[in-house]
Amino acid sequence: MTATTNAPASTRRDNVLLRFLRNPLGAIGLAIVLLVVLGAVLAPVLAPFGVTTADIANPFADPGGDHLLGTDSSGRDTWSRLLWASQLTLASAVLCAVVAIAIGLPSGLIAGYFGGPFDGVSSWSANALMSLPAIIVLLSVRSAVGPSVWVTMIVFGILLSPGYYRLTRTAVQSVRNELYVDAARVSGLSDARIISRHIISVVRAPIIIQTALIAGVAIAIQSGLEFLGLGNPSEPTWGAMLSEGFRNIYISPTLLLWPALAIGLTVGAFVLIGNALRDALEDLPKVRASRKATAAVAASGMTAGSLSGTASIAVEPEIAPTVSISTSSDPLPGVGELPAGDHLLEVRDLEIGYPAPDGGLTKVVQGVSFSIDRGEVLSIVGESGSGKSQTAFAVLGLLPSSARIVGGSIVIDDIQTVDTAAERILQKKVAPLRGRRISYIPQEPMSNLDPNYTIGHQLARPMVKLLGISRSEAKRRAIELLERVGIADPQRTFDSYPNEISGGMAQRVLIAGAVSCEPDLIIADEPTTALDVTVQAEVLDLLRRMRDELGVAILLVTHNFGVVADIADRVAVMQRGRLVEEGPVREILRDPRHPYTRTLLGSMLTGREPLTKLTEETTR
Ligand SMILES: Nc1ncnc2c1ncn2[C@@H]1O[C@H](COP(=O)(O)OP(=O)(O)OP(=O)(O)O)[C@@H](O)[C@H]1O
Repeated sequence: MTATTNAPASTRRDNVLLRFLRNPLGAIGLAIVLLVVLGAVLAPVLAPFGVTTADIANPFADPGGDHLLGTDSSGRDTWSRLLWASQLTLASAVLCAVVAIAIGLPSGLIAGYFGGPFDGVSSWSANALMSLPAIIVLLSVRSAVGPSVWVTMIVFGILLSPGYYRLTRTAVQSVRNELYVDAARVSGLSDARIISRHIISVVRAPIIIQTALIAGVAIAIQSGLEFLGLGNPSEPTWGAMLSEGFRNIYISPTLLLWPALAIGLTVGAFVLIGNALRDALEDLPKVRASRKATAAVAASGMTAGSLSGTASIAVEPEIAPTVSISTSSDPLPGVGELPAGDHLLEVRDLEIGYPAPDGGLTKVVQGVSFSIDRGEVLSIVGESGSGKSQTAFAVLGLLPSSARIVGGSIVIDDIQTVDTAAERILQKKVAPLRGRRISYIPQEPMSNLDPNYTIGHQLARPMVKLLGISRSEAKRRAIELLERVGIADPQRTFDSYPNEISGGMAQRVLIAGAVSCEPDLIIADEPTTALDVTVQAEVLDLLRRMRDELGVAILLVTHNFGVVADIADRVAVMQRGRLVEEGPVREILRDPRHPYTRTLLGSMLTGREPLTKLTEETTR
């Protein structure tokens, strides 16, 4: 667990810029490009002669006098032409990069994020484009449409677009299943917003680096074509000047030197910038993003931590807890007494299946029924693979696309979210509830925070979007929430990036995020598993306080009876996709009826005698 809570809050962009500027090669590259851009922009002021003004009486003049860098074969001023040519050369490089990005970036984003047929078609097209020999294509285009720098650069941009496509697609694929992207979905963000907020940030740096390099390549290729005499002779470019200098190398060798220097220095400068940017970004502290679950720690026997701070969050009226749970195959007492629609969440006879390799269906959740009201904690407990998470994700509407709801219903505050005919969750119904009415606390806090944004940004954004409040109000509430969840220095944490806080703090941040939009129901999936025992106690205490103070209902998924005993009002025990026993926690702990519940309870050590005398003997 990283514990750098005392580290000063820093802005990542400033860090990248500083690292970049501290790299002497990067700074030199930037200075050269800035000088060239300045020269191009100020050409009308700096150039003493027009682009075609010729001093016919003075061809091949040596540098000096009226002509700083001499004149060419027609008596045109070399310095002036270099300045004028820089405009066209730079503009053509920009055009090439813009075309390549405009095609490669969006197609890579869509293909990487959504996959499917678009991914297949676009990948095939990218491969086809990459297989074309660029120079042959450019020469063919030139002979077809004539010598135009702009057309050449547009075509070259199209030929370079697969590079951007592949870069973007690969980067997006590597993060689209990250937990923080799932968390963004849970918080109610649309795909467009997730892409613009969380996905684009991943590809931004490689795109900038690639663009620096592509700009250099575009200048080199464009100059090369002009040098070969394939450009438009009426347009001044460095390549055309290079060609002129090469033809007259024995008469005036410096004529070749100036455009060669301009091209070489500018292309080299872009390469230096690209490399320095890459180094600056690679030096950034690595963010922990382990997706593996850590081993479960027994939560029984923990001491409750303390909470500090206050916040002014709207509180739902607390309603006396009532929960009842059953399986359809083995109905439990009380199930029939629940009138439909009276509960905050009501799950009835839920059956979830996945297509099996033999063409059949493997049911992973079977006949599960339960309900939950505001202000109560219902814990679903069971061994790994018993169907706890599948049940919870069905309520959230976040099952994989291959999942089929083969039976049953889920009603959230009178809204039916299952389309039984289509065997699917009705996303139109459940998506508006996510983040606003139902929130989610995940198992691995670090992986659920986007490493590219500060904690404050990630807390405040959903509030701005879902509650419609101003940014300053969202910031104020976020800091209050951080204080409320027991974070000692809320302002510093607000400004920190996820890698600058500890795992326990990250879980507190996620709990703050879960209650930030004033939900009715929090689904917490093993919220303490990845934390050490002391922090587990504090997090459970925090959840209990949230329930008491906000009247929010909590559906707690766990495999740990210690956690159940600590926080839940009622417990439902799941085994192999079915609920096998349910009831008030005290009753179940005191008198478990189902053998599986007894086995689970038997695995707890707290309050039991050691199995051998070893402990006693060794401590004497
Ligand atoms: N995409 C899927 N395709 C097929 N089967 C799946 C899929 N996702 C989950 N399952 C199966 O569903 C069953 C229940 O999984 P679930 O994740 O709900 O278990 P769990 O009780 O939450 O376990 P854990 O505590 O380990 O997360 C498991 O047998 C699992 O293999």
